[in-house]
Amino acid sequence: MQLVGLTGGIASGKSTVSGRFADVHGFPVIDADMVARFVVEPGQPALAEIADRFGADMLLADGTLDRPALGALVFADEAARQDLNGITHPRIAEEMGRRIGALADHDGPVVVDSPLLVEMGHAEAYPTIVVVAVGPEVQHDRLVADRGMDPDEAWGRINSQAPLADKLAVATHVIWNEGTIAELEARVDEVAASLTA
Ligand SMILES: CC(C)(COP(=O)(O)OP(=O)(O)OC[C@H]1O[C@@H](n2cnc3c(N)ncnc32)[C@H](O)[C@@H]1O)[C@@H](O)C(=O)NCCC(=O)NCCS
Ligand SMILES: Nc1ncnc2c1ncn2[C@@H]1O[C@H](COP(=O)(O)OP(=O)(O)OP(=O)(O)O)[C@@H](O)[C@H]1O
Repeated sequence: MQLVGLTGGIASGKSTVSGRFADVHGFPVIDADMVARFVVEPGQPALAEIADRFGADMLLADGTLDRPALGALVFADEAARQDLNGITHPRIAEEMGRRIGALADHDGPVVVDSPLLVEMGHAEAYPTIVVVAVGPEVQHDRLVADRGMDPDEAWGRINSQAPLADKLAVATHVIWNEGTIAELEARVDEVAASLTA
């Protein structure tokens, strides 16, 4: 297995890149956002801890997490976000480790799509790190124009993450994504070719 970390800020284009790594190049992808959803499913200990810390009104009537409500809270309150990270990150890291371990015998690149790879202190574990890079104005435009996010909440999310420079500092490959989707796809194919060379 050749372990490849894929990171970048919110709305930088990571999912678009990992989708192409998987669909066009056949690389297995482990998605930290999906693992983050798994560890807060009903019945998981993290969900009960979230209800204890943030209140039972963070749960919907069917017992699942009210993600918009918790997001509105934690991206406007740094102490609350740190508390949420303290509840979820150890469990996310453990489950990611399990999923990576299950692919240990895979021949070729295995992509770990992790928005907070640098923030979680995991960069050293990755011999190869692909950073999808866009400036904050482009992130904000995509969050507000494409996803309809409230402009203040969009800045809250962007500013809760490490600056792009910190991610570029650990990158072995950089994919700039301020151009068109076609340009992005061509660059992903170049990086994929270099990973398998
Ligand atoms: C706060 C929550 C409920 C908001 O859910 P929502 O569905 O609105 O967003 P989603 O999970 O799809 O995340 C979207 C993006 O937000 C960013 N983000 C999410 N959590 C965090 C965080 N704790 N700190 C900084 N950025 C974050 C990431 O770029 C992520 O790709 C959710 O993000 C969450 O449980 N976060 C804590 C776990 C975590 O850190 N996940 C992300 C990396 S593993
Ligand atoms: N080059 C581009 N031009 C225009 N829109 C783009 C481009 N690249 C990505 N997008 C759009 O920007 C949004 C964010 O892309 P994507 O979901 O791939 O990012 P992400 O980094 O995975 O986001 P998140 O951190 O929220 O999971 C999507 O709506 C996507 O279609």
